[in-house]
Amino acid sequence: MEAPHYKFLNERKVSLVLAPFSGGQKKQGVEKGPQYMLKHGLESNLNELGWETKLLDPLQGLDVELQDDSDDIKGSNIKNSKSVGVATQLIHNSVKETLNDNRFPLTLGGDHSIAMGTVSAVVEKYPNAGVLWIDAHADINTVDSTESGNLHGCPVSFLMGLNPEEKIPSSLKWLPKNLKPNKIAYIGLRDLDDAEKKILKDLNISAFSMYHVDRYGINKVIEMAIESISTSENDPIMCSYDVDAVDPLYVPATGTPVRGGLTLREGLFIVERLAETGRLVALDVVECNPDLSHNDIHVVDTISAGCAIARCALGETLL
Ligand SMILES: NC(=[NH2+])NCCC[C@H](N)C(=O)O
Ligand SMILES: [Mn+2]
Ligand SMILES: [Mn+2]
Repeated sequence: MEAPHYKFLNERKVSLVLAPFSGGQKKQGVEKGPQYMLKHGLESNLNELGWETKLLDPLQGLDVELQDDSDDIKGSNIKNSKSVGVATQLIHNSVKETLNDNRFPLTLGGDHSIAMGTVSAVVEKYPNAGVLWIDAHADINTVDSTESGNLHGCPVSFLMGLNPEEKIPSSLKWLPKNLKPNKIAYIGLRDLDDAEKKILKDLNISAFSMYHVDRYGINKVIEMAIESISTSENDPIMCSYDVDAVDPLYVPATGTPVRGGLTLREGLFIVERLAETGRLVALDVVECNPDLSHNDIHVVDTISAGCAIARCALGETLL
């Protein structure tokens, strides 16, 4: 197979946008994801694949541990909205700059709240972009529906503008609500809150659960998912990849593991296929939490899966 042709890039240049942020949920350790992936050799591996790399560290100097609830809306249980708002805006700006430089943004999380920054930047740059959200969860809870109050369970509702204006914390007011319901498709779902099921149904959002993966096979599912978010044949595609989509057998060190997930091969096949289309313009890899493990093997398994997702999206297995 020939090396993939990334239609939206002149050259193979990638920026690794580090997003060591954990404020979208309550478990410490997910902020260590980017450093662990770098230590695993991700950057030099991408160089070996022919990518020129650059590191961006937009949260540098920001005290992301700071628990400041001054922006939280009274009467809602949303937690930590101040730091989520500040961090996601910085990440948004880095991704925007990367796209404007004709580079591929590979954002390393961090928890999934950071996708508010990445997805909004990609859709701003490419208004016809479609998003593939690979996850056990739909992350589409609203300020009103969230039971946990964790913003990593809510990024899609903010991106779509599903929250009433008066319920949007002031630090998140900057966020453009530019994601349309027909421009996102999910793969890997298996743990949805009732309110989320209703939103997906009401908005007719394309959602492929593990049932669909078993029923049709991953190859058919990815084709259906791409088709469902494409208004024309060559629309750009962004992939926001929560590693908990993959079964905890392969990815144990993550904050909200759910059994019965994708095999590692299915998980990698998704991004291999996206690389092959040449339409992939951005990728997030989120929710690797090296602190949530019982032994070192769990950490290595999780980090190496996260790195493999990134390498496959950037063409490794198609070379
Ligand atoms: N990015 C994630 N891992 N999200 C898990 C979300 C779990 C749950 N639905 C919540 O809203 O709290
Ligand atoms: Mn998840
Ligand atoms: Mn997620």
